[in-house]
Amino acid sequence: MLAIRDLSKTYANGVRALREVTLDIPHGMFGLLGPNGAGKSSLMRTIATLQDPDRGSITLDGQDLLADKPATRRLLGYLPQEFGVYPKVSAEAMLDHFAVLKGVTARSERRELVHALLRQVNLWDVRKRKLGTFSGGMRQRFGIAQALIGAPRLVIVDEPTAGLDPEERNRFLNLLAEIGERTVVILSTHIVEDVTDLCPRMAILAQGQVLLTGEPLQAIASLEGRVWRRTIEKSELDGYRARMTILSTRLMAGRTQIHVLADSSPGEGFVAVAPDLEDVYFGRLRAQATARAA
Ligand SMILES: Nc1ncnc2c1ncn2[C@@H]1O[C@H](COP(=O)(O)OP(=O)(O)OP(=O)(O)O)[C@@H](O)[C@H]1O
Repeated sequence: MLAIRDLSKTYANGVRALREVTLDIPHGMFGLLGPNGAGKSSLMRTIATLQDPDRGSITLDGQDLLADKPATRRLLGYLPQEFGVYPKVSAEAMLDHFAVLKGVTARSERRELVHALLRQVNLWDVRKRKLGTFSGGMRQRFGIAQALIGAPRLVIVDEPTAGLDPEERNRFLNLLAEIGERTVVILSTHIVEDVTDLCPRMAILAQGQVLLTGEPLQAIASLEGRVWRRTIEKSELDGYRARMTILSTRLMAGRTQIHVLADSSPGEGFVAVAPDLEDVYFGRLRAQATARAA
């Protein structure tokens, strides 16, 4: 298990990116959900030992990850948010190069490893193609292949599904789920559905703080009977906002559908709906924003 304790980081410009973050992350897929600027990448980079926290500790099955960075990097696979590749190099050649960098020096062992990884991420047929010709989804699957070199015990993927079409996203998430059967996988994302579809455990991070951690299904169950839906005109929205706790708004055929949090029906025209993770997420973000404004 990955144990993060009281991790804090303030950048030189005064931004407090992480505020005493404490999380227990067991084997399997763990979703780290938060809006832009929440601190997800700061946390991922800190776990990947690419930047130091001001305070706090990170251990994996008791091993201090911050103490010996080269050792940590050997047990870790990382797919960063911005993953650059050489566009003119083939997938196979680039993966081979990454394997050399990770210390797989024996040629035949490396060949076997590269071939196995290309098959695992379903890029075998396109292994000779230049990376510059790859679609977004193919590039991300290539990114996972490089992250898996060295059979990491911990895999970190930072916002991997942004910009993927539904089919590519599905394929990518299935691949992650497979990997999650063997290791700790942390999926950082601002897409709620990624977590709903994939992660038995999760945390919500906003403004550097953990707002919630646990099982998505349990968090959803805690809102049972308290989420109400109504379709309104856009012009009415401000009035509703002033009177009710609006969790989310969504355009539906040109009109606005709102989800409201209330212990009993908030009024005429509202119907009770089964809560989902988006309701949990927006509810928590809203509660934090309200607490901060008070
Ligand atoms: N190197 C840095 N120096 C100063 N401020 C930074 C630095 N990196 C990030 N920040 C700030 O820290 C906060 C958290 O950023 P971070 O990138 O960790 O968030 P995020 O949740 O990953 O968001 P995004 O999805 O937009 O990347 C933001 O306010 C960001 O502007």
